[in-house]
Amino acid sequence: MEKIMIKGGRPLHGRVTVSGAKNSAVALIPAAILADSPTAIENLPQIKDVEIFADILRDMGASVTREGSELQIDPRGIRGVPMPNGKIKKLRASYYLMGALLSRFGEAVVGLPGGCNLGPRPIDQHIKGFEALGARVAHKEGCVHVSASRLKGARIYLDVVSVGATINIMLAASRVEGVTVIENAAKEPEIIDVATLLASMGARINGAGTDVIRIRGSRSLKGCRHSIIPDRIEAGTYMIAAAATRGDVIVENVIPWHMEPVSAKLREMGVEVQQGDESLRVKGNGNYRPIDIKTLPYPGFPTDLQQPFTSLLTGVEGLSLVTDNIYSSRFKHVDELCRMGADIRVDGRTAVIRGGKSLHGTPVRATDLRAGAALVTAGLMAEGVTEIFGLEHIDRGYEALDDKLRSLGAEVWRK
Ligand SMILES: CC(=O)N[C@H]1[C@@H](OP(=O)(O)OP(=O)(O)OC[C@H]2O[C@@H](n3ccc(=O)[nH]c3=O)[C@H](O)[C@@H]2O)O[C@H](CO)[C@@H](O)[C@@H]1O
Ligand SMILES: C=C(OP(=O)(O)O)C(=O)O
Repeated sequence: MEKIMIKGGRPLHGRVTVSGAKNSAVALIPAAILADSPTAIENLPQIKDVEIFADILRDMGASVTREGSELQIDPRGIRGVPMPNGKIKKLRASYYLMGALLSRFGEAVVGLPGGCNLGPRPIDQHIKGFEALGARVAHKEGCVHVSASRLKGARIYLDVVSVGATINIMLAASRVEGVTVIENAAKEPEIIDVATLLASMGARINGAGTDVIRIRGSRSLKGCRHSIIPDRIEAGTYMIAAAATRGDVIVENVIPWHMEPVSAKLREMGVEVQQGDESLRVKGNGNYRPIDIKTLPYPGFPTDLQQPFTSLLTGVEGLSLVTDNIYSSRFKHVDELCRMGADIRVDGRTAVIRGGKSLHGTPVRATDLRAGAALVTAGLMAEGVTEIFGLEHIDRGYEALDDKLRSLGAEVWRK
């Protein structure tokens, strides 16, 4: 079984370039189904979730070709076939096929999605949105069946701020004539990215990035060319790793404003973060203060980064608290960190970290994508060699993680 090996204890130094955002890419690929002509997506990350999604579209009859970091999707051969299981179970974002196929073919049969196991990941708000647009929704044998003879614009208030539901409703509404209004929408940068693509295709979308989004759809959407925004979670992972190893790293190809929740917390604990136009320089030192983190929808601190941040805080003398308000069970990395010598107790939604203990290299297993990022961060901090299993999770979402870390001076290799 392949594993990542890290000989820790070396400060990271140098420059690293961030790839396109995973959480945009996995929504933009199904969005290409909505157009009547080909779409080109640039700055695509080379990660497993993207490969699987491209294959899903091929299985449905689309022509999908990749050249470097550009993906060409010609959706003209797509058939609205049922997808009860198989590849769609390998990623959470396959639920975007519900909105895209409903909009394009008036029906969709999609098995309940996979992705990281972070505790319950309900889709009731997606379904509430489809129903408001006029669709019938039924659950049969682990699949969601969505169908409509005619969709119409509607006003939809989301009971919880959900990135997935906001995007899925935008996809479903983009070919619907009339106005759809999503209230209490999520405001993540990836939502603006999807709205930008849909607008380039011909939908009229106002308010993406605020909590009220208005969509005036169009029966005929045209393919377009779109460049994906930088991955703020990948960028944050390198910022955290730089601070954790007391290194000095320039993280390039970022939108610094997207990183503000992370930069603010790093500065609060005593890390120097310098802002460039499209880069951030993170300079670590030996004088950090413990801090508390609470994850919240954007622009709050992202749930996806609380796991690697927890590893960083194990190296900070004193008591830090990390509370995940988005996912109740996103703490599966904690047992593994404790095996490496950390002192962390999970109390409900909060990890209580008594920092300052030194970590030592141990065989550990990543149980989900960002647990993997947490263990890699811990491996970089630890004395000795850390062996990380469960690479299939890490490869879902990080392009060339080991190559990028090696270019920063880390001793990392696959075995
Ligand atoms: C708001 C938030 O931080 N979203 C994060 C979440 O998005 P992801 O799209 O996975 O999750 P959502 O934003 O949809 O869900 C946010 C919260 O709403 C709940 N929920 C969601 C949909 C629904 O129909 N019903 C419902 O109750 C979820 O259980 C969760 O507690 O994880 C992604 C991957 O880790 C991150 O990139 C997103 O930034
Ligand atoms: C949990 C994540 O991914 P997914 O929602 O695709 O499982 C993530 O990106 O951190």
